[in-house]
Amino acid sequence: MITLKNVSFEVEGHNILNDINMELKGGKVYGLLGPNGAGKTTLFKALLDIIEYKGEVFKGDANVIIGKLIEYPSFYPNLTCVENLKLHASYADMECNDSIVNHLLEVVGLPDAKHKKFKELSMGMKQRLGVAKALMGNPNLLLLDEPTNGLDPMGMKDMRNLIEQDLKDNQRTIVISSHNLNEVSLVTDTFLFMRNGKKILEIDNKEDIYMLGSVQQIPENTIIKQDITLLKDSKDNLYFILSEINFNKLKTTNDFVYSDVEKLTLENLYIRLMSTDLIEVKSYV
Ligand SMILES: Nc1ncnc2c1ncn2[C@@H]1O[C@H](COP(=O)(O)OP(=O)(O)OP(=O)(O)O)[C@@H](O)[C@H]1O
Repeated sequence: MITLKNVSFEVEGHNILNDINMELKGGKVYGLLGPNGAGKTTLFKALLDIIEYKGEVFKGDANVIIGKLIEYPSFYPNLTCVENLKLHASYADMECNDSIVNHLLEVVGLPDAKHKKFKELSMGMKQRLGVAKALMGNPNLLLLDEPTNGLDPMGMKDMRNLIEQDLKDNQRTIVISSHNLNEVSLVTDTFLFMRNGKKILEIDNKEDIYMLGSVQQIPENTIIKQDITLLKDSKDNLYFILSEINFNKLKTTNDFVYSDVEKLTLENLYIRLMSTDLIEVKSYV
């Protein structure tokens, strides 16, 4: 649906985005993970075309409509939910009428808060209204920047249900940036890890446990190779990441020579990636 090729963004000689390559596929949910300042919000801004990046963003379909919830949703405190959404639609030159607004408020679970002023909403309700705003115009790509920010566990669950429900009903591509690994892992198909403006790893969210080890020799078999994600450090030492199931399948393969295998949870994998210089390599050596 959208392909990024060598996307970079620099401010005063500082690389905020550094040569990002990725493909966002239709109907998939991506979890964008990385520490404060990694460049997640800036990547969203590149997708929204609101910063002057270098490189290219190709839209597979000319009709890609992007909805966004970036940083804290901004609304007028003294206007009601309905008034705020209608005003946003008029600013954004979108079609809007009572039935569209009522439907959106229904979708995000705010039908009873229609006429409440924004300032009277709880944090969770404000985030939901932010999602309603993002859904205006029926986007096929939805960018959610920390949608569970400031929410209590019930609020997080409600937001997750909303994302899941919206997904079931509509085949949207969704990119969610979050610091809450467990929460985001419940809805994500693919994780995109970022560090210092770089995309350092893209991996499917299939398993709870990841096996990380040092590689001395990679199997020749190309089908087997496809299952193995390879990383390298700045000294060109090679490492693998495999799901536990795939590791158990491959561990006795003759030409797979490895050492120092560790079992990592998503949280431990994240900590390892963020505290080292490991980066995914696309080509096999
Ligand atoms: N226009 C800009 N001018 C200068 N610095 C910028 C600009 N935009 C972003 N930055 C810097 O780029 C880095 C990445 O910021 P960004 O907001 O994208 O990170 P993030 O991964 O979303 O962080 P967080 O998790 O805290 O939201 C930060 O160091 C930020 O200060």
